[in-house]
Parts: sequence; C-alpha cells; structure tokens
Amino acid sequence: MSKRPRTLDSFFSPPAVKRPRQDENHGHDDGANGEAPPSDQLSRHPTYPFPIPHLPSGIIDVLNFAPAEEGRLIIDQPDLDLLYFQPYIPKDIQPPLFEFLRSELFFYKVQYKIKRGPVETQINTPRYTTVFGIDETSCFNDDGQVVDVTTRKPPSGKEAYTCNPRPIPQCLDLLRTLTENTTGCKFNFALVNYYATGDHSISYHSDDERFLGPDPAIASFTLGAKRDFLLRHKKTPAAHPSESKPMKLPLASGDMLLMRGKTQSCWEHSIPKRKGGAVEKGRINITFRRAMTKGGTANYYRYNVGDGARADGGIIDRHAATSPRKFRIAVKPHGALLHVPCMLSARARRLQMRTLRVDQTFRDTSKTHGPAAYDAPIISTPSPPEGRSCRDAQRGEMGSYRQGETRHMMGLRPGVTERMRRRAWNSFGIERPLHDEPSILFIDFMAKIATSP
Ligand SMILES: O=C(O)CCC(=O)C(=O)O
Ligand SMILES: [Fe+2]
Repeated sequence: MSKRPRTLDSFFSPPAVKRPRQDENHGHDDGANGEAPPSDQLSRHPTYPFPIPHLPSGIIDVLNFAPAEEGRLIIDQPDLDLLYFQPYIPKDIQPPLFEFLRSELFFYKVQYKIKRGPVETQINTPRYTTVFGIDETSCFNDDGQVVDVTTRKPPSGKEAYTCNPRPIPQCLDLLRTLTENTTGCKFNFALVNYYATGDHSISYHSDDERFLGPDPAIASFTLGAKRDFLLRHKKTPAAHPSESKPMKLPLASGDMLLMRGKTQSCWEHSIPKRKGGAVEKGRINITFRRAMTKGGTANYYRYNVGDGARADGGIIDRHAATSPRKFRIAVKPHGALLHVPCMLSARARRLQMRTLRVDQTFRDTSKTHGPAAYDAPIISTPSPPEGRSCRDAQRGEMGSYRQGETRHMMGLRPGVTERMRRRAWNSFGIERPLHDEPSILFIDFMAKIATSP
C-alpha cells in the first residue's frame, strides 16, 4: 500500500475501484497486530473480483452429516424423475451457510440481448447470479490456469475460451463433492441464483441444453427463504395433458432437489414471483451441473456473469450486484472513524457492513505519516458502534454528509466503552483492540455495496 497524502481532502477522495491483483496480500496480517484470516483460508483466482473465504470449520463439521434426511423419490408422473431431500443440509447450519454465501460470493445482475427475427430485445435477468466451473474438456492446473484435460496445455486458437472460467471455490466445492457422493452423479459447474426479494424469479424453462448431454442430472439446493418451485409437462405432440398435472414444491431452506432422467427434456420448471414478508429475507439457490463442451462453459458465463467474465479482463461491470470496493478506516485510541466513500443513491444502495473484512493490515501512522498531520478527528460524529448502514446514517446518525457528494462517514463516538470499541473492531475482523496504541491506525478493507433490485 502506498503512503497516503496527509490532507483531509486526499483522505476523502474515493479510492480507485481496481481489480485486485492475484498476488495482493488479501487478508494477510503483516504481523503488527490483529488476526486477519490466514491466506490459506481463502479461495483465490485472478478471475475472482476478490478472494472467497473458506467455509468456517463449524459449518464444515456439520455439513459432513449431510444429507440430513433420505431423499424421497417423486416418479409418479410421466417422464418425471426427482429425488427430493427435505432437508439435505442440516438445520443448524442453514442460516450461517446462507449468510456466508450471500456475503462472500460476488453476484451479478446480467443483461443480455436476444434477437428474434429482426427484433432485438434486452433481457434483464430478474435475480442475481454467479457461476463457477468448467466443462469436461478442460480443467484448472495447480497454478489456476485453464488447461486441456488431455494435453494439459492452455486451449488456444479455435479451442480458446471466449470467457474466463472460474474455479469452484472451496465453500461450494465441498458441497459439490458431498452431492456427488450422495447422488452418484458428476458435477463440474456450480450456478448460484440469489433471489433477494419476492420480485426475483426465474420463468418457466428447462435445462435441456445440448451441452449438458442427454438426460442431465441437476442438483438444486435452497438456502434462506422458502419459494415455490413449479413444474409442468412440456406441450409436446406426444404428451397427453390429462396424464400429467402441474406440480408445486415449496422448496425450503436446506432442501435439495435432484432432477434427472427425462425431467429436463419433458418438463419445465420456474420460481414465480411471490409477495409476503417471508420471501423478502432472500433465497439462494445453488445448482450443480455437468457441462460436456466448451460451448456450455461459454453459455453459463455469458448468462450468469455477463461482462464480468469477459476474456479481456472486465470483471465488475455495472450490473454487479455486489461490487467490492476498498475502504479505509482510521482508528483512534478513543473511537473509530469510518470513512465510506460510496456512491450512495439514497435508498438504492446499502453498505453491507457485515461483509467487511480486513484486507490489508493496519498501519501505524506515527511511523508513516505522523499523527499531527492527520486531521480526521474533526469528523468524529455520533453513530451506532457498528454503524450498520447508510440508512442508519440517513436517520441522522451520520455526521458529515454533504448533499450530492459521494462520501459518507460513520464514526464511533469518542469515549465509547471498551466493550463497544472491542465489538466495533471485532466487526472488522480485528480480535485484539489496539487501545494502548497512541496513534491513528489505518485499516484498509473490502466492503461490498449491494444494489437493491
Ligand atoms: O431457483 C431454483 O430453484 C431454480 C433455478 C433454476 O431453475 C436454474 O437456475 O436453472
Ligand atoms: Fe432451471
């Protein structure tokens, strides 16, 4: 990290939104203080906008008891072959796993154009998505490079990928392996949908693309809010409507539905919009699939990550649901000042404070800048110890906010109790408060700004 200029203005200038380099020292403690997660606890890849933490061991331990229930066969309709686990993921870890994935994965709201005849239509995907994995023809070598499975060389020329495939991070790969063991199926893709509100949906479709091969098996997990999953037989000349009836499965947190056999070729499924408080807490759906060809990989990245997976390096595009930004906190012995340069458009954006973690490490400014040169204390303002969100701030708990500006500050009141300070620091992943440290410390961290739908 370069030295910061000393003026207040320069401190307040929004940090550049840049793509983290792979060799950046994410989450690594420089040894000065604190216990940021060790680097081997993160899944990293140049295609990731930011590293993804490994699953906490508490979740892994319980996950190993999955499936929580035996699967129930649903084969009583023509061409339907479902195995339904209610639930698959043990109850105790459903909420933390949901929260973990929601805050640690990066999601996109993809837009794309389709052409029907001369008419071009823009589609706005009505949910957040993200995808990891690569088809059967290739894999990632130990350096994270995409290589052909037989030659072990990067595919080139006509064989080259038009997207940047992303390896499945540890937190999803553990679940993928468990699912393979339970089902006897092979999966190389993890496609994640995040339905943040009841307005989010997926319309009737079937996952019958040729690149999945004939009669594909797809394992589909639910975490968070319960949502109805509708199924109906496709209208084909051979189908007799009287022989099959539409179905509704109220998929609840932890459930896993394995769709296999002719389910994709003969049936369609959807998650319709729903109203009501319960759906507003959001639902994550993870599907594991197996793609056979490069075309499958390109298709999945195009529709689930959009420009985020372009081979030319574009990562976080404007459709990103959660954009990682680097922020900076200045900690004084008697309080903390959090300066959050976020492009806040009133109710549209929320700072996901819970998703913060220390990215770089603290820096003792008495050595690098000299505390006298730093005038941050003047912006010290009352706010809740863990100033949760910009909305808190708008209720008057935020101090220095100038209309039309892209800067926000939330701070701990000077003189907060040791306990409050400890909590605040803990919320940034710092276990040991630096209360006897006389100088201002800077902590750089990543936060995600979620754009509400
Ligand atoms: O959210 C779900 O349960 C279904 C998702 C789905 O059908 C898909 O991603 O293809
Ligand atoms: Fe689907």
